[in-house]
Amino acid sequence: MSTPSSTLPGIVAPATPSPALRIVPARHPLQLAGTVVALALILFGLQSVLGNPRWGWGTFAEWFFARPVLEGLARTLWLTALGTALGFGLGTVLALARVSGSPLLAAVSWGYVWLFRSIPLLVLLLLLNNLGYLYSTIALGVPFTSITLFSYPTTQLIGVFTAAVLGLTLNQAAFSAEVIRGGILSVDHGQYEASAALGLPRGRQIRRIILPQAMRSILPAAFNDVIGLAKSTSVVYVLALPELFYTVQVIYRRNLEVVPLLMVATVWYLVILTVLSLAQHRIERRFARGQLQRERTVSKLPPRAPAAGSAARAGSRPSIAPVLQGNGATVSLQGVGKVFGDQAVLEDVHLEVSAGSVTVLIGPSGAGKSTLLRLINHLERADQGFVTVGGQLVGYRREGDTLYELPEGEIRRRRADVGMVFQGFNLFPHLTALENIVEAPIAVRGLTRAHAEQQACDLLERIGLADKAHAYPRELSGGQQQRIAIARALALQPKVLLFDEPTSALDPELVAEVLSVIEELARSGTTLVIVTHELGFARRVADHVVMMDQGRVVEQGPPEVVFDRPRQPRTAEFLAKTL
Ligand SMILES: Nc1ncnc2c1ncn2[C@@H]1O[C@H](COP(=O)(O)OP(=O)(O)OP(=O)(O)O)[C@@H](O)[C@H]1O
Repeated sequence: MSTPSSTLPGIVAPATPSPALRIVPARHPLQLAGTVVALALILFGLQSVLGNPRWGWGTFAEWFFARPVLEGLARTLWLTALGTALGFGLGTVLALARVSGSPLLAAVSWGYVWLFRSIPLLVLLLLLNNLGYLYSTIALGVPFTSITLFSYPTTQLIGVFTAAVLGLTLNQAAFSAEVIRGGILSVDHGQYEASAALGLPRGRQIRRIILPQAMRSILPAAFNDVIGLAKSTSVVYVLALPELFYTVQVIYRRNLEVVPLLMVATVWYLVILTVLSLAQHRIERRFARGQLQRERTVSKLPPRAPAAGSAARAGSRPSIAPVLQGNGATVSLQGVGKVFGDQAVLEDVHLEVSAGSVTVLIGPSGAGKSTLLRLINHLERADQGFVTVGGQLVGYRREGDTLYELPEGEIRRRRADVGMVFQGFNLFPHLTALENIVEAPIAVRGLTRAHAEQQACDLLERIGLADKAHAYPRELSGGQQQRIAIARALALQPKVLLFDEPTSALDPELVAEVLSVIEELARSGTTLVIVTHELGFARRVADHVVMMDQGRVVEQGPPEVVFDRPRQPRTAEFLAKTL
């Protein structure tokens, strides 16, 4: 019988089994010393608090649940709740005013925040409590006329409680406006563009896409503010309003047990803040969807396709092209011009794209290709000329020689016929692949969730990502994300599909998997307009190539002409440098 050491030549047989080795972790003497000191401090603290009879824990226990204290606590909670709700309500309005395009609204919002952040809360509360001295009545009427709609004595309208709520609200709104504005600004611009390009209604864009992402940066600061507010309610004692702190003051002035009663208030504040901190933790987790590390979710979809990528390569998945049902539309640009500041980005562009064709825009960086593409779905407004899709004006209604800009709802409805795939994917990071795809069909096309999900599953299978339905974007490779973005655009069955450098954010290895999906879509019947620097792909896929430079169309024609026999020296020069 052969021993393990006498096996095949060239293979080193394992020696005798190594003995089990004892592992001794490295020592951290400083950490140990710190732990000992911390423990000692905790013990000293406990002994001094529990062992010192002057803390008066008996009196503390006697008053902790006393009726006046609980009534004061209820008032504190009520003030906190009202200050939070009204303060954040007003703060949201102020934040929206600040980021709105209106200079007047932005200035008013800025002025409010400047004023109310500067005035100490104590001063504000006292001013509001003395409003009756300044204005004996509060009236509402038409300015510069004698018409009065409403008039009431100030002291009756603004009592102590109302003054406290008003003061806390006005103060809170100034701080929360900045917190909310910070949250709004923290959401990537691409998210606004992607939700607009999908034609999502404004309210849904904010509720489903923007707010959940803004909340991630709003929440920590907002909870800081709410905790600050809960403690600031103690300031209203200056109005002799019997909230928690004022109540314990009244009691200890009578029985002279100052410390035990201050501890009653302190422990109740600790309870309130602990509850708020727990709530913060739970709510933050809820809004961190798609950001947290998590166990890989196993798709609940039927295992109809093999693993991602392998299916795409093997060509065993059903083609994606039939999804589009061949309903392409023409695109026409007539004398289109676009100016940013004093820079003319597009000048007198004329372009005719026939229905179902593939048009590829090429040209050097800054030529205006992306701007042209964005004019087709009205993400940018043309300053001159106009764009039509399927013979219908984009963004405007024409009467004689005048173009009237359409209401936003109408622009959105028409936009749903023009899908767009962005360079940076712009997937919604807090939604899974499946949720990204079904969002617009449900909101814009009115599909039921079940129908939209069925359609999304079909699309996922066709792009070879059936097993990624429940993955969040950050759990996918760049190429997979871009394929999901393509599926999301396709789910609306657009008549025109715009691709803005769909592969330029991808590693070279991932480019092919995205280009193969686009190639399948070519000649599916839908009109494709593609901006790309992938000239080999352009030559393969295009019916029509448009060379742009400095905001103008330099040359256009079939690929074999533009690529092989360019008529313009600028085209030849660009191709020589690029190919
Ligand atoms: N929102 C904007 N504000 C100001 N200038 C802009 C804006 N968008 C684009 N531009 C400018 O317009 C010009 C054309 O930009 P565009 O993105 O259309 O070029 P492009 O041909 O797509 O370039 P690239 O291939 O590098 O993406 C550039 O000079 C750019 O700086």
